[in-house]
Amino acid sequence: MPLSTSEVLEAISRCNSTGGQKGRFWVLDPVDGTLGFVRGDQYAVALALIEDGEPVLGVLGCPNYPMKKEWLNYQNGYREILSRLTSASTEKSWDKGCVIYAKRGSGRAWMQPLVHKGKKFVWPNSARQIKVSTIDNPALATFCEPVEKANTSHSFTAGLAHSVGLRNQPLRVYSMVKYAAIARGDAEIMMKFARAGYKEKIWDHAAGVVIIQEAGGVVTDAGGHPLCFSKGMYLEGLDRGIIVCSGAKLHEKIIKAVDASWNSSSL
Ligand SMILES: Nc1ncnc2c1ncn2[C@@H]1O[C@H](COP(=O)(O)OS(=O)(=O)O)[C@@H](OP(=O)(O)O)[C@H]1O
Ligand SMILES: [Mg+2]
Repeated sequence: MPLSTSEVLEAISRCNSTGGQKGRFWVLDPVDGTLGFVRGDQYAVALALIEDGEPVLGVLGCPNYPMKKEWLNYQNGYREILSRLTSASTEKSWDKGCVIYAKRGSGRAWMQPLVHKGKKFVWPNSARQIKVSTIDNPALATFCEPVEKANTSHSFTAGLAHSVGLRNQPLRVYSMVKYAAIARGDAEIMMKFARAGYKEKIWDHAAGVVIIQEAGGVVTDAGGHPLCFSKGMYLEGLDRGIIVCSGAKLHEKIIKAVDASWNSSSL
């Protein structure tokens, strides 16, 4: 029997799972990328099911994901772009928003647009399968990273990008929309190197990890190890940072570059 709205809210508020290596629990980030949300920019609603310490289902709602990937770049100016576009034509021509989801082991990830040609889609389903990009040449790849300097080191990732031959400007996008962009093939790499003392939370990554893997990509820490979702609310034991790539070749290059430049960094 479906739960009522108040029962759903009560279940969310209970938040009484301590995680662990056995059993199942849901992980929800109701608004991931809080700054993006308040600025009218990118944000995500992220839900994952963890089973025996592994994310087995991931759903990412990205209400502001633009129809054209180039518009992802307009962080902070997003609201202005949106209002210019909508005043220049009709509101209906601004198609944005999608829900992306994947089940572990299925080898498939899906993208359901929220609006198409002015019509709101009824769930389910006009979903189409998505796959990571086939670009494996760093010179052609685009990397994503957090917008906020406090959440990663832009100078470290700039050095890394240069050392592997990445020529494109970084795509700075709030929230797990970065995972969505890679799963959709709109970018190839994501790097996040939180400053010392910050511990990554499982709800900021669980849904993204299963979606990327099923779309054909790779997610590890900077040591090349899988992220660990079995130790409670934090990604315990994380080696330096998080690396997401559309393929193994790019991944290997980034991991090597991190090793080469880590000791000389101030992180
Ligand atoms: N200091 C610091 N370092 C690293 N990470 C931090 C830090 N502070 C917060 N957070 C968490 O990161 C989430 C936002 O990360 P993003 O990659 O989306 O960063 S950014 O908003 O694009 O700058 C953000 O998620 P939300 O709180 O859901 O927005 C936080 O969980
Ligand atoms: Mg979050």
